[in-house]
Amino acid sequence: MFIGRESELTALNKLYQEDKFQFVVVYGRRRVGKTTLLLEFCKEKPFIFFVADESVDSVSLEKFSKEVFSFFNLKGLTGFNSWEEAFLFIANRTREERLGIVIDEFQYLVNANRSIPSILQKLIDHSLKDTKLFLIICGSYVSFMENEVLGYKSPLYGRRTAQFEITPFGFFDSRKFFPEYSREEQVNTYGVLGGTPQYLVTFDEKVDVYENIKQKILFKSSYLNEEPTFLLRQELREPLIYNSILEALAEGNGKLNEISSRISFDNSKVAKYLETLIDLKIVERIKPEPIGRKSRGSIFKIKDNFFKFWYRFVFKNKALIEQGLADFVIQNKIKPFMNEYIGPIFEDISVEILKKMNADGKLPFIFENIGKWWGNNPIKKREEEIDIVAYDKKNILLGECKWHNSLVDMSVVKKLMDKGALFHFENKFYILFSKNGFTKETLNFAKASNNVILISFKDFVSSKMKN
Ligand SMILES: Nc1ncnc2c1ncn2[C@@H]1O[C@H](COP(=O)(O)OP(=O)(O)OP(=O)(O)O)[C@@H](O)[C@H]1O
Repeated sequence: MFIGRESELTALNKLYQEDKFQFVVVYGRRRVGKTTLLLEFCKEKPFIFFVADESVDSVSLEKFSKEVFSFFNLKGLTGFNSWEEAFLFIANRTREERLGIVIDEFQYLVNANRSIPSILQKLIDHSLKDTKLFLIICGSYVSFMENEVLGYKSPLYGRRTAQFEITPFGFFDSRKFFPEYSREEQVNTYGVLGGTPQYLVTFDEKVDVYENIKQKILFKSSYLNEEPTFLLRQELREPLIYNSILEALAEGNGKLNEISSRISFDNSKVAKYLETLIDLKIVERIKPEPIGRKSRGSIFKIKDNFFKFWYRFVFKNKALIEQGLADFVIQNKIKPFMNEYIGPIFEDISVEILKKMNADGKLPFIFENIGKWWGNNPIKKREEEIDIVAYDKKNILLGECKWHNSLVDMSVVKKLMDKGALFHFENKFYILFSKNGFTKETLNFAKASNNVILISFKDFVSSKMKN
């Protein structure tokens, strides 16, 4: 079953209907669903789908030739002598007729022949631009695609007519992989696996999340057991230091000096490693929104939930897992910490909900910016943090998210409203997201006020999706 990606498919189809030459670049982390998206898009369209591999250039060209000949039903031909010849042949065939070509895993072609980008550039400028070819190149080494295909130093710079970075699913698409799970199980699963489809398809709804964790992550020969280190080894030369940084981040050390002192490394060195992890889209740097009093520097956070889960619970408990104590790890090292672990993930889900409400015009104003805020509270003389701030020039919405089983009471609302005093906006609104709902007093207070919004996750998101 194909899930989500509606906006990408709509945009691709719109380009396809333009009936002129298009050069589309699709990129994104491994396993994120690029090939599946392109296969869905190409369905029932005339497309040659070529997946490059780590062959030498001449073998790749031979394989490509075979795909082209087979598409045009040409038998007995030996293959093109060069990429130029192959694309000139295609140019001739696409002067009047639409044809799509996908070159998947483009990075392998370039690794084997560094001149491929400039060959393509010349072909686009001299022949392909006047054809009806719909050329898609797709790659999973994000930094390679961003620098050597999209970057201004690349010969292909400026030739593309569209680009799509395919990112992991958010919560609301991820939960569609588990329509039979309860809403809490869907959140837990999203917290464990994140939105990478290849990971999402590994869990089996017939058993609960913890059994899945045991079978699909902790079990030694399972696919996900070593996935993060496997991916790091593919992209980086020194995975050991990266492992330590990611472990420190997973423990909740977000500031540069916290990470450096946790692993006893120089700030400057750690900063460099963090940059690489940011390039790989594994880590993100978050800055407080520039509102209110000047806030302190950035914090770093593991972007991908699976990496977060793995470094927090698997990497840390490796010795126990290797002794065959997976059940012990689940009962004592994972289950009791799950609600606390999901806390920040619930903030991300709440941001998703807010963005949706904003797009649907369901908020008191349409915000232009959204993020987090932390900084000094001069009234209380302490560091203050706000889970979500969403604002435009005149209005601000302050948000607090609570992922625990008890009902959220007035003390939480009051605390959040106190923080409102830190900002100078014409209108201030407050929104609270709660896992299980609110006390009666809080509900009555919100009803009587015109600037407090309450979102009970349990009412906002239906439980079993098939109901
Ligand atoms: N939109 C989707 N709906 C349902 N399942 C999906 C979707 N996208 C991906 N998947 C599942 O995830 C798996 C991995 O996706 P896919 O091979 O498309 O990723 P990729 O980004 O091309 O990976 P790589 O770069 O490693 O080749 C697919 O085999 C499929 O099972």
